[in-house]
Amino acid sequence: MTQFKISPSILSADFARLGEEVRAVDEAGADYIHIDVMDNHFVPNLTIGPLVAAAIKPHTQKPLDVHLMISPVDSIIPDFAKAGADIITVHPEATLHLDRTIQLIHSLGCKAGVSLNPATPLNVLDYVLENLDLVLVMSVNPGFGGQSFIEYTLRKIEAIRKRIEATGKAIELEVDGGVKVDNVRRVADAGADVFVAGSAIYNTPDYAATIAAFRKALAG
Ligand SMILES: O=C(CO)[C@@H](O)[C@H](O)COP(=O)(O)O
Ligand SMILES: [Fe+2]
Repeated sequence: MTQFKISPSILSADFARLGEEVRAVDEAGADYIHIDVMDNHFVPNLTIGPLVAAAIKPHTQKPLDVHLMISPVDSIIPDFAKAGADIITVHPEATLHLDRTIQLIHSLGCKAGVSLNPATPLNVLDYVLENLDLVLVMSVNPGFGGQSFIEYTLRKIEAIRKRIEATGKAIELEVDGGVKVDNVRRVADAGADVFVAGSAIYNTPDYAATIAAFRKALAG
């Protein structure tokens, strides 16, 4: 039976109370803490850097799932590893040498992920998939929380699930953007096993009840 994981995105948290907001989703049953790092270059928004990731780290025992939307990306990766990132995910468009970037992440003792934008073709995974710990499918265009799920990404999730099965390796398939209680079952049916949810969790009054609703939808 698939072990589903919920990774609340702190992008929709109250940044003035970030430590408290991280503890709250941890205690509410989060499996990972998803940290969206944006540079106003690769994506049209600007969020947080390694100093803030390091400040978050003592507030949770859950793995920090760091999604880097930064270009170029390599030079900042060691700072996120030092800050306590457990999983570091990059976009292939943000590095000239994807294999080198994956090797760099592993050399720092972190798990490595590659994220595909909605329109990014699957062939970037052809030679690197078996070296990855995680594939992150963007189901919105990256840059903002609270956008609507792009339906055609379900086909992409299905195709990547098949490729992962063919490797025989335990590579996680994470989906990020517009994931809600009322669509998470379809995303899981397409083959995802890790679900990022920002606004769907942080914009509700009771995080534990919302995460429980996600798990109920996944169990049904
Ligand atoms: O990486 C991103 C956006 O670029 C995401 O992690 C969002 O933060 C998800 O937010 P919701 O769509 O769940 O509100
Ligand atoms: Fe993200």
